[in-house]
Amino acid sequence: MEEKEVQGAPVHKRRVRYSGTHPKRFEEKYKEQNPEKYADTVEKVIKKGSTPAGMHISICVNEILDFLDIRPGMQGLDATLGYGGHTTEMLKKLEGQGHMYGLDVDPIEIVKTKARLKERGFDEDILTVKQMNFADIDKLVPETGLFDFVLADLGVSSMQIDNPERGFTYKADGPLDLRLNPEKGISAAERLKQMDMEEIAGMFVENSDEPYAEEIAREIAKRNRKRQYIETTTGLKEVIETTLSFIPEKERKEAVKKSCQRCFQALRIDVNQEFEVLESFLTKLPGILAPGGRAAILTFHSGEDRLVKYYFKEGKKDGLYSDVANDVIRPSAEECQRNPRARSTKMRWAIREGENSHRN
Ligand SMILES: C[S@@+](CC[C@H](N)C(=O)[O-])C[C@H]1O[C@@H](n2cnc3c(N)ncnc32)[C@H](O)[C@@H]1O
Repeated sequence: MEEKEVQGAPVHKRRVRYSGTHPKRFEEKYKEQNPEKYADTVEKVIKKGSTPAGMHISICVNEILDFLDIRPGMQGLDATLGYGGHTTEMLKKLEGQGHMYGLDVDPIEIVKTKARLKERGFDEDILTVKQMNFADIDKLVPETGLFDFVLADLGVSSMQIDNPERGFTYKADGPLDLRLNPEKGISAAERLKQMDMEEIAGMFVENSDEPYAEEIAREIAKRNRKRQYIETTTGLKEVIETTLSFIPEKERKEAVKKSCQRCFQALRIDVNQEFEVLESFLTKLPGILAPGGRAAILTFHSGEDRLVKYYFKEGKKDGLYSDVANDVIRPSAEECQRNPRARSTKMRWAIREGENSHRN
């Protein structure tokens, strides 16, 4: 039934309809976005190996908890709060004694996560949530003191990827933004306008080893010259499709998909300066850990893992860490089946030199 406008009254905006059992668009998945209200729907989606819209499934939870060995009374830091899944599990280990700090650069999701955790009973007494880049962790210590355990689960959350407004995916139309903090810096669309062909190609190669970097960069630069700027996610996908049209048809779809994944990742790394902030974090990490303090880091591509491996190894050589992971820890096959987003995860750990007062 059509709703009539009553003079003077605000026009009632209808909620987007849930289109059957398999809604495709993010906005239509309102059942998944309300996990408390529609627990059945959420469980069904997880069982199918998907991540419900507006939610993030935490990776390697048991491996992280096993390693961090959290005891009541400890002070901990989750440098990448996200949905708050890991934080929730770590807080449970504190059994109400001690404190955790949760950081995230994302001003949009952090508000929702803070409210969600408060609803679960984790208020300011036990958890402090701060919008902050983990590159600045040293600034936290004068206020907080040192940490007995630290977790960093790098990259983006499913909520960020799934929201077309954030521009993280080529699978849905949206502005080509890709900033973790859209209030700072410039969007990926702006970055593409700024760079010349060589810079764009270099960015695709250095950040994601894109094999068609030159060809794609040439097409972007050509459009820039004609002022046909790439403003949207599907706009960039179309450029990649056009560039790769020389690939035989039966291989093209897969090639376009892979190049889209790599180019979006490269742009995300670029606009968020992900390598630079990770290096800053890794340099400062020993200085924020208490004696015997433990740190675990989850990475999602080889560039990140190389950095973590290097800084942990050097830290051990310099006597800052008493021990570091020799090999990466991977999520189990069962976890990868349950959550395909876990497939590329690698975990590394380090233990700060000295005795931890809570573990004696
Ligand atoms: C994979 S998610 C974390 C998910 C979380 N562990 C959970 O269980 O819900 C990564 C999060 O880190 C945040 N992030 C990425 N880089 C950051 C940085 N330099 N400083 C602070 N937060 C960052 C992202 O905004 C995102 O929310």
